[in-house]
Amino acid sequence: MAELPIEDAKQNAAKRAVEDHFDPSSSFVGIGSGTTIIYVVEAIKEKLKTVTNDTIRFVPTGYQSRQVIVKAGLMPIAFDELPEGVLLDMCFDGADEVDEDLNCVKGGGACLFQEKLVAERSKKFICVADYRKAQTHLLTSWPSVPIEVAPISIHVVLSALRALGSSNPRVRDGLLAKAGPLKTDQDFFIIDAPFPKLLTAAEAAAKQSDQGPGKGPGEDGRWEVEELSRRIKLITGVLEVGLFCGMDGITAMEKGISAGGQKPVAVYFGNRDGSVEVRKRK
Ligand SMILES: O=C[C@H](O)[C@H](O)[C@H](O)COP(=O)(O)O
Repeated sequence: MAELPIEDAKQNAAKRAVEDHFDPSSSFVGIGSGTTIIYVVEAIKEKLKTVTNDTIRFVPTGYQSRQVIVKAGLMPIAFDELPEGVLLDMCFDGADEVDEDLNCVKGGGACLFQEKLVAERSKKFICVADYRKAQTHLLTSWPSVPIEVAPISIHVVLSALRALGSSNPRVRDGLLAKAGPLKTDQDFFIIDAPFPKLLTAAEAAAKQSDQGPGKGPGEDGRWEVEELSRRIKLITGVLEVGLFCGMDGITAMEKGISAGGQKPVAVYFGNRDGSVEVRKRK
């Protein structure tokens, strides 16, 4: 059977995700960044042809995301204009890699800080991707953790990352747009920090009971996702880490925490054969 072009796989995943999760009676919907999210917005637009709701406001996660919302004729609202205490009904976003626990690597397109703000303030985060992103462990195919960093601090952050076991962390270049490092929407830099394939929480717990206490990476240099995220976030100069882990929005609400879910509740992967695989929170 002929393989589907990757863009078709993304589009199929986006259509299914919107069909299953977009509620036209929503008040606030978060829109992530990247190439896959364009298909999500197309699918939302299509769905809104049959239902009139002029009151939905779409919350962007950066410049590109806002452009996508505006070009589709949808109404944007800036994150910091949201009324205090109000949660987003849902947000849709892409990912660079997703593990079996629905932890994600994000930031391949240099957006992660605003994406995390939006995910944490959403009742549920729906992730849309293609088959290349589906792995059992993070850093299987995607090689490094994207980290947003204050420009003045890059040297101290680079050495702190080496001390955590990152083999060759590097400041991301701005490709063709301009010479020098790429700048994020916050005017910060991105460091890409390679680490050995990460462990899931269950694997790390099993390993610790074999080896005794200790939350470090062990001799093989493999960190558990959440622990690595926490350790990187503690480095002075780091604005945010491109690991979306810990709780999902529904678990956070079940625990009475009104925000703080970084993980998706469901991930839609478009496959080569036209099918869509859905991984849901356990
Ligand atoms: O920095 C970019 C974002 O985290 C994207 O959501 C992620 O890189 C996935 O992008 P794409 O849909 O283009 O693969």
